[in-house]
Amino acid sequence: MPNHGDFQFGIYLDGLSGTRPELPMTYAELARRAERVMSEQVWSYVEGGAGSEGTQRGNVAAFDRWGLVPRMLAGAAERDLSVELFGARLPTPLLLAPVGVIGICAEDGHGDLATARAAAATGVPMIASTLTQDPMEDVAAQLGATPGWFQLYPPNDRELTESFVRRAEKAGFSAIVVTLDTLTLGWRPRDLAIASFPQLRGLCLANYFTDPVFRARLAAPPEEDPQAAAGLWAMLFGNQRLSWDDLPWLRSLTSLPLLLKGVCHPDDARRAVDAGVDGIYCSNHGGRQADGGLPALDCLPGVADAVGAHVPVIFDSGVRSGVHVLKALALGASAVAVGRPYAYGLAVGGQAGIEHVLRCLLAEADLTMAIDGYPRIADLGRDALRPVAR
Ligand SMILES: Cc1cc2nc3c(=O)[nH]c(=O)nc-3n(C[C@H](O)[C@H](O)[C@H](O)COP(=O)(O)O)c2cc1C
Ligand SMILES: O=C(O)C(=O)c1ccccc1
Repeated sequence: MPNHGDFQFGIYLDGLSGTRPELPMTYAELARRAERVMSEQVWSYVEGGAGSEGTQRGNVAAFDRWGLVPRMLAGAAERDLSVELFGARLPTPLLLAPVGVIGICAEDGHGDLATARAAAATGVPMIASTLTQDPMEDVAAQLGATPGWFQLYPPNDRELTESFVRRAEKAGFSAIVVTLDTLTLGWRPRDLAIASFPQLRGLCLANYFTDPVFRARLAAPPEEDPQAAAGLWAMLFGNQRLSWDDLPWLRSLTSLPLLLKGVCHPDDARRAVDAGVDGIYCSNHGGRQADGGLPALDCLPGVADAVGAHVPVIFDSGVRSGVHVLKALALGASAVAVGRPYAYGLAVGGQAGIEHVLRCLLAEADLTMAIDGYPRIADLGRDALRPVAR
């Protein structure tokens, strides 16, 4: 099997005949190109964060405070980037984070399907958002042999929540991720300045509009009165009263692995595991929800230590490179999810753009493992990192 890093040699060889890669090779260039092709509203929504966007910048900057320690002659000629999660061996430690507007990041409005196809092509699992342009059943149908997880925003309506979980199970998703950091929408000055919130225009609400429980709550079907349907969505979305007391009920809804997303405090992680949750997803939502927060990376070691090695910890927020992936793994993540990078890959190059972003992340991670002498993910422990002196 070729190593992921071998991808670079093809690019250099093409260069001998004057061909350069069409797709960007850096995150900065990817974002620049995405801004050019996306509408003002979608760009603002995807790129923007909460408040001053300090948490968002801090998420990325936090990675630079750690340095990998290279080891020589460590037998890293072949690297194994696979990880095991909930009994399944995954080819890489990457996941596609749930991105609620991924559908409209694609030119044709079917970005959820393109993402699922990229997952099918790469073996990188997709975590499908509750907020998709195409219903979850259609998304799942594109995943091929690659696992898909369903991300649940539990509406403040138990019957509807139950219907979503039932549908996700039936569609073939193999885990449920309940997001807890977005029980109400954060303060997002960019979107406020242009008075734009895509879901209120009826976008990305396919799971609601196709749901029998949701439809039963409407006087007219969404096809006839989309405004009223979007209004009902807004009424049902916020769920600030959700509490630890609801966790046994959430747990009872499925026998699939259940993960809680947005957990950053060790006590919350422990409490979740004590309540029967199978995995913790450490994230601050890419800095989109609360400004003034700790970088998510700084929360990761505490969360990982609190739950122990037998409970998978997924990490996201600020991952922009293959090296970032390795640092998160070394700080205790079992697997690492990417958000904005693949949304921009999709905007710039469709399904192939997502695959390109994943290929670049994996190539850099793989080559760094080769050069620094860490042949397997399991070799990347805390002692692979040192704090950078300031
Ligand atoms: C445009 C956008 C939409 C998102 N929608 C969801 C969502 O529907 N559900 C969810 O749990 N997280 C959502 N997230 C958060 C991501 O899952 C992830 O936590 C975040 O993007 C990680 O930060 P990063 O983009 O800086 O890598 C969204 C993120 C973005 C950028
Ligand atoms: O924008 C988001 O990050 C997100 O996940 C979301 C989805 C619906 C309502 C509010 C926020």
